[in-house]
Amino acid sequence: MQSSGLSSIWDQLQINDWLPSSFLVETTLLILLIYLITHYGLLFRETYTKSRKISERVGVDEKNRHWFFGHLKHITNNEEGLLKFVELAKAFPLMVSLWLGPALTTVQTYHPDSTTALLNSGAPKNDLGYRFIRTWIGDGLLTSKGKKWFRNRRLLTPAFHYKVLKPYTEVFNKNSLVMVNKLNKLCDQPVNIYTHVGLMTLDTMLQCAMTSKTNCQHVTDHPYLLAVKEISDLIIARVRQPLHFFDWMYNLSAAGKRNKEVTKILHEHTEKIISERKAVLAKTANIDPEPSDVEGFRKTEGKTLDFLDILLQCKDENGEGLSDIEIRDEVDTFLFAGHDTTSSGIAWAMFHLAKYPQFQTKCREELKEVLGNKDEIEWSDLPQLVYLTMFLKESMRLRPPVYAVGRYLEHPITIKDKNTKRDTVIPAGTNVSMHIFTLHRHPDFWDEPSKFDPERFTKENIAKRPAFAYVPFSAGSRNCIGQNFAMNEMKISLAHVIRNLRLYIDDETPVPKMQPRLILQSSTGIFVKIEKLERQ
Ligand code: HEM
Repeated sequence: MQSSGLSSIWDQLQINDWLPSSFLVETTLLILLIYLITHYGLLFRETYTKSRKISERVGVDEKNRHWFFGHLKHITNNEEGLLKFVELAKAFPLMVSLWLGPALTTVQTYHPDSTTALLNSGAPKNDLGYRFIRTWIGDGLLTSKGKKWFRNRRLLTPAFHYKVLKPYTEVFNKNSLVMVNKLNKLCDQPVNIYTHVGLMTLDTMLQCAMTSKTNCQHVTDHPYLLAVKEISDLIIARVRQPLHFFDWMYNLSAAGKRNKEVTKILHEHTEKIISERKAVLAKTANIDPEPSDVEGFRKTEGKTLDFLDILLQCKDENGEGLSDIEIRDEVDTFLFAGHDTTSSGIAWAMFHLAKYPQFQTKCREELKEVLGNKDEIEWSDLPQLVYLTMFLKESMRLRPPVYAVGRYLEHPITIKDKNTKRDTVIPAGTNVSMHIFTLHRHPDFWDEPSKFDPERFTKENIAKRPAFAYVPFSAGSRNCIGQNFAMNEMKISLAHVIRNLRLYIDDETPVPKMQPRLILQSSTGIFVKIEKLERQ
């Protein structure tokens, strides 16, 4: 029988001679399997042994540790999960080791002694929480480390000089009044204030970072605004999907592809503003260099300095400034770090105002005394708002917008237990977190920790506590660079709300449940009811 054309070619090629024998294939696969099992087995044993040692030194809640899932079942992404940490602090007052699966641990610190050691060590951020925001904010101040962080922190410090911050009071006043006017129209019904506050703080951040002409509180479908909101949702969704921790898997997924598209919109928007501003600066440099209040920086087209002006003009000791990508990363970092945090702070404070009418009245009385009948809050009024500041601090004690921060130890740290006089060394290579939420409710430093009481923040009472017992803006060299900006913005917004509206809750108002997302939010929305006040 004559063979077909194809099979004769096949015969001629004698392809079977080229293929390895099944014996060879099976042996290779077996060797590969043995290699993988040995490699991962050894890695597992090494990680497990190290984790075991850390747990023995630091303390571990063995009763609730599953042999495979570790404590994962207990670290839930809700209010109960947060409060479990507070319970743990009763049994393990200094710190505790948590198992994230069968072999890996992380150490949680929530006592002033352990957090002081951690924050003073200068350890860089870990990869557990910060990796996913890098696609948007790149290697900005929040995520960078080592020499790069050190140089850029020095370069960016002038952006938070009081002479730069002072003119922002105008932006804070204007945007707060827009929000108050919107809320005025929503009287006597449960209102989810988080949405309204979020739009206001985003607008404020865009206007202070790059004098953007946005009007987010009314025009809510601006493509950039939508992209900022979408990227936050995408990042949170990624944190919740363990398979998406692997970059290659995430990049292949629909969410990963969308993340790329949205990031592109965000980057292009910032890059466009940067190049336009650069062009203006270059033009005015030769014609009319207009100095500003801040030495070494000049205004662009007569407007007040914004963060972008500082980023474009700052120079290190070698006369070198930031590259375009660095500027973009820093602008995006300010947006990310500066809008959701303040909206969480303001929204929870508004909830506390509604929940505790006696403190709301006290704040209102102080505002009347300090401001009289003037409409705007001025820079010089801010230090006089003593009670409002105490109220806000207490609000951020119980609902800290940033409820935890993470570090990776490149060098060992020693935690000294003053009670037992025992030193505990946490080895290099460990992931350690500071759980701010628990620190702020630690029973050794706060009487009746869950009671809301602004008097905890009188000068005398603050002096009785260790400095690191209250750190909503973290502490040490990597503390929040924007904390004065944030405090001013929050105080001005709350002052306008309190002067113009009475906030209250009744049986029909849904009770908000805390939810630890990237920032402390609420799984149910933050609802209050509003009554319009006539200002006397
Ligand atoms: C209530 C509002 C705010 C809170 C509670 C807050 C809290 C914090 C905390 C806890 C950290 C340390 C993060 C870590 O260690 O991973 C931090 C860092 C940072 N914050 Fe804020 N923040 C607020 C507002 C702002 C604002 C308005 C800006 C910018 C205008 C800002 C910019 C930054 C930056 C750039 C860092 C990184 C600093 C560095 O590592 O050198 N924050 N913030």
